[in-house]
Amino acid sequence: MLIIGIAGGTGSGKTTVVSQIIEELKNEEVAVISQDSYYQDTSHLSLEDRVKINFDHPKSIDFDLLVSHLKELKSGNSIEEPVYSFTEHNRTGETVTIQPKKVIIVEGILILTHADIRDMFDIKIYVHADSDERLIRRLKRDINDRGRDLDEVLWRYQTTLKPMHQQFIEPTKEFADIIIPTNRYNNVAVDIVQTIIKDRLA
Ligand SMILES: Nc1ncnc2c1ncn2[C@@H]1O[C@H](COP(=O)(O)OP(=O)(O)O)[C@@H](O)[C@H]1O
Ligand SMILES: Nc1ccn([C@@H]2O[C@H](COP(=O)(O)O)[C@@H](O)[C@H]2O)c(=O)n1
Repeated sequence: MLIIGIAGGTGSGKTTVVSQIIEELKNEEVAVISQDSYYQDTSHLSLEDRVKINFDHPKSIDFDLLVSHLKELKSGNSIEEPVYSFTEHNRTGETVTIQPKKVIIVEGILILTHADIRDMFDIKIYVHADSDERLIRRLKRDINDRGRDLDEVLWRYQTTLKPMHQQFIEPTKEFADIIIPTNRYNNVAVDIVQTIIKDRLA
């Protein structure tokens, strides 16, 4: 099994890069796990309180569950990945069954901050886009897809997202084996990663 970690700031294009990478892989060969599915269960809080959570701090992630799920997959067992709602700011209670595959891709802003998880990755990738580009993308995506408005995105950006990016996310670039610049669509980098995967699987 090849486990690949793809980190980078919000809006850097992690999900997009993952979709491009797996285009050439068969469904039975690859599974993708999103760190977003592993936000802590906050059912004990009201929606009003959940909105105020700092979702860009490592403490917001249930890393214990993510580590145990990666270990299960490595041992050849399936897992139940939680489903997360960005409108409820909580897990939905539903899960998706993930089977162990030849290639497991884990993507998320904070995945390289955790030493045990870093050690489980065979390849570590950091996707980099400039902060203004990421903010523009985040504004469009959160308003169109995640039920937010301009004020919410800018408030979160100023209060938590930007400082947490600088403190926790950007420094993990140093752990990366490959850094992909994504201010533009980067087909060359995607081709290189696909070639590395095919090479390792051969
Ligand atoms: N290289 C790119 N150029 C322009 N827009 C992009 C690029 N990569 C991603 N996007 C767009 O930016 C938004 C965020 O991308 P996404 O892949 O979801 O980022 P992340 O998973 O890092 O938060 C999406 O709407 C996506 O279509
Ligand atoms: N309830 C939540 C949970 C997370 N976020 C934001 O999501 C970002 C991480 O996801 P990406 O797909 O952009 O990598 C992170 O920056 C959190 O601020 C949220 O807004 N609401």
